[in-house]
Amino acid sequence: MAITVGLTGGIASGKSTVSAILREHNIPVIDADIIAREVVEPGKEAYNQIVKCFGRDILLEDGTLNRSALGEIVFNDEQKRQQLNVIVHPAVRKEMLSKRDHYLQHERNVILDIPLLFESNLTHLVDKVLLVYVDEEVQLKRLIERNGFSEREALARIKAQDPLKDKVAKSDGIINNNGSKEETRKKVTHIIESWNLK
Ligand SMILES: CC(C)(COP(=O)(O)OP(=O)(O)OC[C@H]1O[C@@H](n2cnc3c(N)ncnc32)[C@H](O)[C@@H]1O)[C@@H](O)C(=O)NCCC(=O)NCCS
Ligand SMILES: Nc1ncnc2c1ncn2[C@@H]1O[C@H](COP(=O)(O)OP(=O)(O)OP(=O)(O)O)[C@@H](O)[C@H]1O
Repeated sequence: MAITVGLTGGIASGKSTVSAILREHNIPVIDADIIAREVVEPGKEAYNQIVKCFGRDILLEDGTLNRSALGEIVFNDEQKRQQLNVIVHPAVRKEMLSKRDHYLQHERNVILDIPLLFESNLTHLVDKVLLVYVDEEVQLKRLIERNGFSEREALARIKAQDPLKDKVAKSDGIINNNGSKEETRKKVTHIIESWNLK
């Protein structure tokens, strides 16, 4: 029987690194971050609502979202973040489920890569949860290096999510990604085998 796995973690914990390894094994991954970008393209319903709610200051000259300007607002104001979530999340969920149903028709195991799986209470959508875990110091360092954020900007984003350590007990499998990418690859391969995902 095909199963749906929820892949989660925190910002910059290594979900994309893990999902790339899963894809190399031909296991389909549906990425909430990618869908969240598609549903806010100009002309889409969520885009129109964002402009109505946040004004035209969060747009670039070509009319697309200025993601860093919008990020600066929502990661420093919980109420504004909730407003954005209410606009974007339903469209993301709808698109993810439609893609999942497509894969399940062909009886394939499928991975839903959802950063906010626990925060948005979406665990009922998946059969098992796989958590990518890192210590907060490692998370902070990798986030600063990857995005070129200041420490303040990086911490604001980390604090917008539940602490990773609180997600450990709620998950069925943990990939500890504090070590090297090679070590992580071995752990992911082990999960693929023990969960019979291929
Ligand atoms: C605020 C936005 C424009 C910033 O864009 P930016 O390109 O800088 O970041 P990106 O979208 O690549 O997200 C990076 C990471 O930030 C974290 N994150 C994003 N949105 C949120 C949020 N609303 N709450 C908590 N963490 C979030 C996730 O871990 C995500 O993987 C963008 O993140 C957004 O539209 N967020 C709302 C939609 C959302 O919740 N997406 C997350 C998955 S559905
Ligand atoms: N084991 C590792 N060792 C060193 N660097 C790593 C390791 N795993 C991931 N990284 C780096 O850390 C950063 C974050 O990893 P990745 O993009 O996979 O995280 P993510 O959880 O998908 O992030 P987000 O959800 O915020 O997009 C990247 O720059 C990545 O190359």
